[in-house]
Amino acid sequence: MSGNPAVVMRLVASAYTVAEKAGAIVRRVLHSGELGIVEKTGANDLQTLADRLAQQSICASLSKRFPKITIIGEEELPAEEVTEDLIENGQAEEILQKSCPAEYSGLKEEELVVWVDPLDGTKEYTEGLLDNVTVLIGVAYGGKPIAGIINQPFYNYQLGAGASLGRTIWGMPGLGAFGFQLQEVQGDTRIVTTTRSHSNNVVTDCVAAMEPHEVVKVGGAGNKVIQLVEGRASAYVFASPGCKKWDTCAAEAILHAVGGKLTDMRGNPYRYDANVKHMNSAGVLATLRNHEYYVSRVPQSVLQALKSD
Ligand SMILES: Nc1ncnc2c1ncn2[C@@H]1O[C@H](COP(=O)(O)O)[C@@H](O)[C@H]1OP(=O)(O)O
Ligand SMILES: [Mg+2]
Ligand SMILES: [Mg+2]
Ligand SMILES: [Mg+2]
Repeated sequence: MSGNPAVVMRLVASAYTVAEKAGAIVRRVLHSGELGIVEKTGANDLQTLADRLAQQSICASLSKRFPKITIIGEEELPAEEVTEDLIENGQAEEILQKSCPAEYSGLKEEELVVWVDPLDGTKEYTEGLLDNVTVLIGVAYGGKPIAGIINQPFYNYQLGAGASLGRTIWGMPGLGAFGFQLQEVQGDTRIVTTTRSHSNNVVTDCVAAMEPHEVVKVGGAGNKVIQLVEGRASAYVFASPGCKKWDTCAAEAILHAVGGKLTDMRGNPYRYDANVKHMNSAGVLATLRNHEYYVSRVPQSVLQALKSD
């Protein structure tokens, strides 16, 4: 390692510990029993105390250390002083030890955009489907995702009391992906993962058009991308608006790091510049392999129902 790590490596090393802290907050709020649920646009668009505190913790911790970075979080929160106990100052040593891919080594703070989903899978969190929940921190440069950190606060929760809960996955295209064992669905089996709480006829028509051997309905965008990289699904298909840039940035970076793709339903990439529209209006299609097959199966009627981004 050089004596002075690149800005982006310092950011990822901080984001790793910040995501772990956010994961601990998400667990603590659940165990307190007081979720503080607020409906945003409706019953399937919720915010809890955990979403609020985790976002405050992530944004305040990162902007304290990297004041010139643009940070965009999902939740609209009143600007107020964040209490000291929410600030995380740590950095993951093992990330600082890695050498930065040459193309990112000269990037400056002010060129980076961080997309924060403090709690992805809020609906499932309120229903006790705890392994669907993730904390997502994505880093973009020049409109492209260049690093992603995913904390899964309740990983291992089915093992019962005494199990050590939670894990953090991270990756950078050109460097690799860490914190999990990359696996693929065996053979030509098509296992499609899709929404369980934001479905409609267009969504289900599109899944059927993929001619899946199996459909896995689980919550969360981060969780569905974990299904792809751990060999439990071959494609994530969501032919609907609803996912936003903070849902996909971190996951897309990790997918790219292992040769996968995340696009809209036409196969076009999304951009993650600071000024882009937040909604992924033309849907989400993500795969580890054979992306073109899934793009080619999307019916015209589905494309007509979705606006271009
Ligand atoms: N219609 C919607 N309204 C609000 N959030 C949505 C909608 N559709 C998708 N999302 C966001 O994308 C994630 C993945 O969607 P799904 O689980 O339906 O596949 C959801 O957990 C939610 O993120 P969040 O929980 O962070 O609000
Ligand atoms: Mg939400
Ligand atoms: Mg989300
Ligand atoms: Mg969220």
